Amino acid sequence: MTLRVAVIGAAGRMGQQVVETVERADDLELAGRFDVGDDLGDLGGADVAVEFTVPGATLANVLHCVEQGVHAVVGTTGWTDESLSQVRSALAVQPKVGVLIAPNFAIGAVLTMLFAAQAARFYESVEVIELHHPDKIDAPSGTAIRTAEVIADARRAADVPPAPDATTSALDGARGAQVDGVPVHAVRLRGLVAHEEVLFGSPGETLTIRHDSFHRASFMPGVLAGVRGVVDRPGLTVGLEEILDL
Ligand SMILES: NC(=O)C1=CN([C@@H]2O[C@H](COP(=O)(O)OP(=O)(O)OC[C@H]3O[C@@H](n4cnc5c(N)ncnc54)[C@H](OP(=O)(O)O)[C@@H]3O)[C@@H](O)[C@H]2O)C=CC1
Ligand SMILES: O=C(O)C1=N[C@H](C(=O)O)C[C@H](O)C1
Repeated sequence: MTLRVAVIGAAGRMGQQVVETVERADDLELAGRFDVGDDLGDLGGADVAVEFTVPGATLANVLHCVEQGVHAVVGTTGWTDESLSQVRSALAVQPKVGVLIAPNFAIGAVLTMLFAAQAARFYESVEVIELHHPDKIDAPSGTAIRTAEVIADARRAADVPPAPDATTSALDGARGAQVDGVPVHAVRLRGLVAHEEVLFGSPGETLTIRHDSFHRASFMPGVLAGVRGVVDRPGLTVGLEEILDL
């Protein structure tokens, strides 16, 4: 069966890559391209909409998809417990519709989060560094926030005490942002795409887990898995790991 796919944010860096990917896939057909200012309407009769826009627009776009009975695969950052619960409420009246929201569609980034969660209980210290292209409008990245959260959950579950840190005086920002007690540092550098390092330390050893997306092609296998998987997953799914059975 051919799935009809609409792309919201189609003129953006990710949107353009998704349009090309959909056009190349034998089992998918491009139903429409939508960007800022366009009326989403019935999304060109799409079965699935792929949404990569901006944090301030994504909730309204996803709610529109759900109201139209169109499944959604969403990569935009900025989701909160409150906005996720608005999606759940909308889905309650459209029980056949699926929405997948994933902070990162690159397989290696998903694995980095899982590996970091596994490692978290064994180390005293942990810090996250994310490194991105300088046109990114949010910091820290959605992936780094999620990574810090899963690490913090694992440390709490294992009763790991707060990481040691003797700092008593620091310039603003020198120790990064605290995300659930984990310091997260954001680098913006021309030449980069999307990168993350998770650093763990204990007496006499460190463990560094690093993932690099050198090209936006890295996100496409995950987006395709999401598009093909979401049609059989009614309700809200958060994280590509659920679709990949990881
Ligand atoms: N989950 C993942 O794997 C990944 C997630 N991302 C996230 O995806 C998002 C997009 O990233 P990227 O493509 O680099 O960003 P871009 O700024 O390149 O693209 C966003 C596009 O959405 C458009 N847009 C803005 N508002 C709306 C709206 N209301 N309706 C439709 N389109 C709109 C923008 O138009 P205009 O420029 O005119 O405002 C732009 O064309 C970010 O949140 C980023 O963090 C990125 C990469 C991977
Ligand atoms: O803006 C980007 O580029 C990316 N955004 C996502 C994030 O904030 O985690 C995913 C990836 O890091 C690329």
